[in-house]
Amino acid sequence: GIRQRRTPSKPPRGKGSSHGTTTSWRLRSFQPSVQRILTGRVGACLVSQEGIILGIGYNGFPRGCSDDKLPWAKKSARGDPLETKYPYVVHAEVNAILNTNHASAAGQKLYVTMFPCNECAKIIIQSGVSEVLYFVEKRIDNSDHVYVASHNLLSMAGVKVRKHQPQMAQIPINFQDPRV
Ligand SMILES: Nc1ccn([C@H]2C[C@H](O)[C@@H](COP(=O)(O)O)O2)c(=O)n1
Repeated sequence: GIRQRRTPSKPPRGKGSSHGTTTSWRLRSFQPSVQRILTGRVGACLVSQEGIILGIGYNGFPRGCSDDKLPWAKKSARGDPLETKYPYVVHAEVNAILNTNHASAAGQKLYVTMFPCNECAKIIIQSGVSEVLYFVEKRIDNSDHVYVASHNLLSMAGVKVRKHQPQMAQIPINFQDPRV
């Protein structure tokens, strides 16, 4: 299965003390697939208790809102939040729930590559999802109120939360013609 290297609590000597440098060092200590998730690519899949896929989603701008017109930046040089992606992006979990081909998400399981934020937790709860299985938790310590609130809400609402341990390190896709 996929083994996630534990992030040591301190960077090695000489790796910089600024927040940014420490954060990049922390990122580099994860394996590449985990680094990609931590740098903004998130996917979610709503699955029935029997394991049937009911809906999938990834983080992106709402329908009709063009990638060419909206920013995909994490930071704005001018400090303007409207020049970043954050106020515009629909999170992967919300897209998976809204994209479901089933009458309701109630009682279903939601797999997500990154632990849900508090806003997604509210939607997960209100839609009746009964279990969240996440791959990576971005929260590095307890100081990020968004993820602490999310944990609190999901726990209060009785939504089961579990870290997913994939049984395979990768799923190769073969585009060769099977008849060849
Ligand atoms: N559970 C989550 C967490 C985050 N997202 C989205 C929101 C952003 O588009 C991106 C994370 O960006 P970063 O904080 O790395 O700059 O992922 C999500 O869809 N679901």
